[in-house]
Amino acid sequence: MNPLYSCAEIRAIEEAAAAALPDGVLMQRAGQAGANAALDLLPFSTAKARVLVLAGPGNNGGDALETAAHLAYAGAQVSILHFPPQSISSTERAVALQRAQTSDARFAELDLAEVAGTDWTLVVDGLFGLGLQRPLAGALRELALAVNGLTCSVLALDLPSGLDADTGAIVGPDGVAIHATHTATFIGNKPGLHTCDGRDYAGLVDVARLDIDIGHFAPARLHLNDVKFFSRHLRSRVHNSHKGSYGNVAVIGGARGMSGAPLLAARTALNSGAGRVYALFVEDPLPCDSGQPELMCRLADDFDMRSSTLVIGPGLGASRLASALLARAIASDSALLADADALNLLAAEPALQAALAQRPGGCVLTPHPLEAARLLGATIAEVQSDRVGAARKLAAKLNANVVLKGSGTVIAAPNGDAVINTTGNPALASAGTGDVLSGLCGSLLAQGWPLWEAALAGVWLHGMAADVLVTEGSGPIGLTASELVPAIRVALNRMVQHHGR
Ligand SMILES: NC(=O)C1=CN([C@@H]2O[C@H](COP(=O)(O)OP(=O)(O)OC[C@H]3O[C@@H](n4cnc5c(N)ncnc54)[C@H](O)[C@@H]3O)[C@@H](O)[C@H]2O)[C@@H](O)CC1
Ligand SMILES: Nc1ncnc2c1ncn2[C@@H]1O[C@H](COP(=O)(O)OP(=O)(O)O)[C@@H](O)[C@H]1O
Ligand SMILES: [K+]
Repeated sequence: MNPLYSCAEIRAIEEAAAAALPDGVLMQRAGQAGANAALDLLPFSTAKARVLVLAGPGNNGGDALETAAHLAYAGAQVSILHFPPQSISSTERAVALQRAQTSDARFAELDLAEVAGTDWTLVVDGLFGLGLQRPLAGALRELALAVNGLTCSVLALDLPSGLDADTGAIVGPDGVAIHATHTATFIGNKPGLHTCDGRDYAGLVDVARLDIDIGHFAPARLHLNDVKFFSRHLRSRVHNSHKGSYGNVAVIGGARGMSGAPLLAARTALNSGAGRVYALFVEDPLPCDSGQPELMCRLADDFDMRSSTLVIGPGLGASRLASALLARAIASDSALLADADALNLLAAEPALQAALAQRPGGCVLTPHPLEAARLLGATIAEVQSDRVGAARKLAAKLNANVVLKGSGTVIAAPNGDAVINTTGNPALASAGTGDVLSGLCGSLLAQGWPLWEAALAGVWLHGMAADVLVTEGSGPIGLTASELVPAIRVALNRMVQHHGR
């Protein structure tokens, strides 16, 4: 189910597969797959298409030369910008070069004004794939910037040149990458296409397995999120049920001046199916939430934490009282999700971290990159330069199911399993959407979902709600966290209708 492979894993699969095949077959298959993907992007009258193919010095360039030859034979007007290898290249790359040279494709000189000034139908990026070792510099950097200024489709072969296939970060310092609209990736899907800068730079990703025998693929520890991972917990409601059947959620937060955050989380918990929801305040509880009077607003200190699933952190603040509440929540047997200020308190108090790590039932943590960085004693840049690695590290350190938020949210379990989410969009980049996510995950926990599946489903539904709202025109600009709440309710009910038992 949507496995993702590291560079090292892809190289091992490729090596094993190549050993069982005649020389050059994999590059030929990659070139054919690239050409098929390109043809899908060209008009029916291929002869009118002007295609610029960038062929780098390694095997990614070999794939591009094969692709160029196929497109020329299909009748397209193909121009190749060829960057020959500095030393002897692979035999298959030399064969690919010959094939391109004997086709009608034109080998052009690098002329940035021509790149920028031609009305290309498509650019095929075969500069670099898995072998990128340093940032694009000099003429290659200028070429990438010129391509990024074009308005036509850009098809990346294997991955957009300049991007790190494992992490989705642009290889730097001060790096650039080709901004593709489509990526035909070879052998297996790669995490870097789906998180950090990957979602922006890879565009639509299609995997060409190159007919490699399935036996060469070891089981993956990293996947793209999929409804199949959690659908067995989607339950239709039985008639003979009542509010006690669907669990209690207590959202603990709301220090002075920050009452909105727990209300957003609590409203989401209620609207995504929890039977009873409490909004608990560190101090000065609101008498009620007039926008959602079903919520029970209380002082946190008086609350019996054993009775509910606990969502602690939204607007919690950093007071001694807040810290004491977090310690009580950690010590309780209740299902626990810690977010926002609870994560900052944890980062500042190693004793709380130790207590959390020893919780028999585990927990869910939902840090954004800054909160994750504080918990790891790292910088945001370090977290973002390897989001999957950072989420796994935190999950192992705190025995937690970690949701590292952001574009391509990473969910990691203490055992090292990890998933990258595919729903969601920049409409979510506004205050309060994280509170909505914590309330949603808490609600699923209260309804009996296990921690891992609640995190996967919560992140999926949260992103799906934002995707639907954007399709309807309510975003990405100006979408508010409150608007997600009814959209999540619809998404969850639809999902239960389709997949529920
Ligand atoms: N060998 C094969 O049969 C197959 C190869 N494949 C392709 O091969 C690619 C990997 O090939 P390679 O290992 O040759 O790697 P690349 O083609 O990605 O690049 C490696 C070359 O680029 C140079 N280089 C790296 N970074 C540079 C930079 N910033 N500036 C200038 N030069 C730089 C290296 O010195 C080396 O010559 C995959 O991504 C994939 O596209 C796959 O299609 C599967 C089949
Ligand atoms: N550009 C983006 N693309 C996809 N999801 C995003 C983007 N920006 C933010 N999000 C999501 O929005 C939520 C923001 O959470 P957070 O940063 O905690 O906000 P807040 O603390 O204001 O509630 C997370 O679920 C995050 O993954
Ligand atoms: K490429």
